[in-house]
Amino acid sequence: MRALAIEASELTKDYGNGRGCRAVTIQVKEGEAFGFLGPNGAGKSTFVKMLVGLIRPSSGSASLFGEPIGSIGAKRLIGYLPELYRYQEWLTGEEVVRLHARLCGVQPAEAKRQIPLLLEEVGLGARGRDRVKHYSKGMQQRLGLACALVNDPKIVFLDEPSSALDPLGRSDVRRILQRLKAQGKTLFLNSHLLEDVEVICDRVALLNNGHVLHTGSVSDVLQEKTRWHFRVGGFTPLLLQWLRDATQLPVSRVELPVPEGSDTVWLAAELEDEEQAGWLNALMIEQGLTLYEVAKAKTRLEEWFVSAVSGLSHRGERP
Ligand SMILES: Nc1ncnc2c1ncn2[C@@H]1O[C@H](COP(=O)(O)OP(=O)(O)OP(=O)(O)O)[C@@H](O)[C@H]1O
Repeated sequence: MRALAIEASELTKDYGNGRGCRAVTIQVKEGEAFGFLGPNGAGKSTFVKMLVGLIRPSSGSASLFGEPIGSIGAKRLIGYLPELYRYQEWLTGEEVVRLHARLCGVQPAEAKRQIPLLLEEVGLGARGRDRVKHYSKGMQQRLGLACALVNDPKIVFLDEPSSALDPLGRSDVRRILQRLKAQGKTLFLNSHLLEDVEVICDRVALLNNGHVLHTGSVSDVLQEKTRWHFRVGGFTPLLLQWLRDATQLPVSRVELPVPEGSDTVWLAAELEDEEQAGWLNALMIEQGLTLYEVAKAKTRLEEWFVSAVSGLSHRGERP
């Protein structure tokens, strides 16, 4: 039987202040793209740092393709883009990637062939000879991605890979990750950019206060009901009650912006599918409401995330 790409059992890091990661048990198969989500301070980076061997767990165990985390065997398989990256600013981009290649034991001839291709792929083809001190934050993040891929890793850990990037850069990273996935690489992605997670990942885990709250496939999560918004004119509370009784759906009034001077209001409902939305539209019109706008909540994974963690206490950066 083939070993799992990641097998973590009750993996725990206690920083001594009650924070960190608690008893995280997850399994990731080879070739899977796995999204690790959670509010600020949930413990996502801590978990990744344990897997890549940067910090020692307090308890529990984990392996990468059967190799215990922290071992040379496991480290050889890894590509890692840390959340907080900083590269030697007196070197050129090309030299930084070459240094990483040497540290990973890539043969010089192979490195010479690969590095220009990698720099091209991450969008630094024309800037490889510039010193890092002249790079923007986004360029440094692109450089980090090149470093993470220089040893042709089996598994790539990406901690917020697009945090410094503009929309163009984000779309480049998305394309690179999709290519890696098509090549059969295993991807482990920590990201707050849920639209990217939705496109790239097969499965996700949701972490809060160091604990896994939920693990599931992205398609299952997205099949859950979706929130629809309807901007209507002619609204009365009586009509809302009528709609609730007639449809048995929890239709509610929500405070969303309406055009200036408009006396319209927004109604919202969690619906199964478009059919149900159409039915609700028809009933509204039948009851004399005027329908001005219908909007489906944009990022469904985001909705799921927000509803899963809202109401729970979490140790995020916000008070
Ligand atoms: N070296 C450390 N010593 C003590 N506490 C730490 C240390 N590193 C992280 N923590 C705490 O552990 C918790 C988890 O931090 P971590 O960086 O893993 O969260 P995260 O989910 O990656 O957050 P973010 O989304 O903001 O990057 C936080 O409360 C953080 O303050």
